[in-house]
Amino acid sequence: MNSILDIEHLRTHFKTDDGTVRAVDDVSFQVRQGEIVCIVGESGSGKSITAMSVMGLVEGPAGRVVGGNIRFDGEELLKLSRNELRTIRGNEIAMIFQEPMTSLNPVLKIGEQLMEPLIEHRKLNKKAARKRAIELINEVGISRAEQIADSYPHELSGGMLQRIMIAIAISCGPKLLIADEPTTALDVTIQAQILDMLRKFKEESNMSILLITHDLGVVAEMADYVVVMYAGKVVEEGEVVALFENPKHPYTQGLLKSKPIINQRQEELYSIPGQVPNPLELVPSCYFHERCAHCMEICKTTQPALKEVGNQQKVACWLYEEATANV
Ligand SMILES: Nc1ncnc2c1ncn2[C@@H]1O[C@H](COP(=O)(O)OP(=O)(O)OP(=O)(O)O)[C@@H](O)[C@H]1O
Repeated sequence: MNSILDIEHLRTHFKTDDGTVRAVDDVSFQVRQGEIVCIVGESGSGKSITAMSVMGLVEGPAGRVVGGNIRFDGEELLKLSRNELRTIRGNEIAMIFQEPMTSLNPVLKIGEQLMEPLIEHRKLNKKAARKRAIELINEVGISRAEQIADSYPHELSGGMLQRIMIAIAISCGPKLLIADEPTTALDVTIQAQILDMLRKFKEESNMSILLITHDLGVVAEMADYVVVMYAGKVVEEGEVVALFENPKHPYTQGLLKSKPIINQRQEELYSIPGQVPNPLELVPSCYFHERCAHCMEICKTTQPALKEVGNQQKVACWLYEEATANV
């Protein structure tokens, strides 16, 4: 499978009054054509900033991509001008966010917002764009499409707004859809419908999806490949089945342990002890060491590199150093 997105050694930092936050710190992974890659990790692990870096939406001047490469369909995105990037954004790469209201314009009718990218990127005239906008509203499972096109965002429910966001995102037939916690704010039934819809569009068009979530249920449901992030770094990655069946990193093991299991009533749900370290106080070490039951001396002083442990699974953990030496 061809890779559509190739992130290599990406580093995105924020300068704050208290120091530099290394939000994304030497992150590499790929998204192949037609594949769903999930980035999973606790709040603050750098998932959103990774996505924002791809979209060229990191808020400067405090935030900046300070190193690495982001190749999309063979083209280096970090070298593009703002205008060149704008042509790709919303067209070849589309993004949806957790809160659709933050991306929609409250004073523009839904139909007009759907027409915008069609006019800008697909060069449709107004009449054709309106016709396509109505079709798109139907395609995302909303009835009374004409009426909805003439509504304002505040007249629609959260689930409907997210469907509209998806309609806008897929309107120009993107090769890559980045979805940042797209269902977190929705109730479970709507969540399942939205995820099903994303999968259906992916299958119909062979687009790739980079899905950001902290919900392992969503990962199990959607992912082909999983990237686990912790404190700005990838700590483990692999095919979804291998990773769920045989998680290597103690952090991934903890995440999986904290997921409720159907038919198994647990007295108390497990939660990983401790907290994500303060991003301003990171010292060379495994950033997970203070929360890790297997912590060794080396973990406190030296950062483990991400290494292949077989079966296309990679892990950054000193527990596997001997194992990796033999791979
Ligand atoms: N504008 C900013 N200024 C300073 N630090 C920032 C800024 N935006 C993000 N960060 C920091 O970057 C790190 C990564 O944030 P990011 O939003 O990518 O995490 P996340 O994994 O997506 O979390 P969440 O699930 O809560 O969205 C965090 O430590 C965060 O505090």
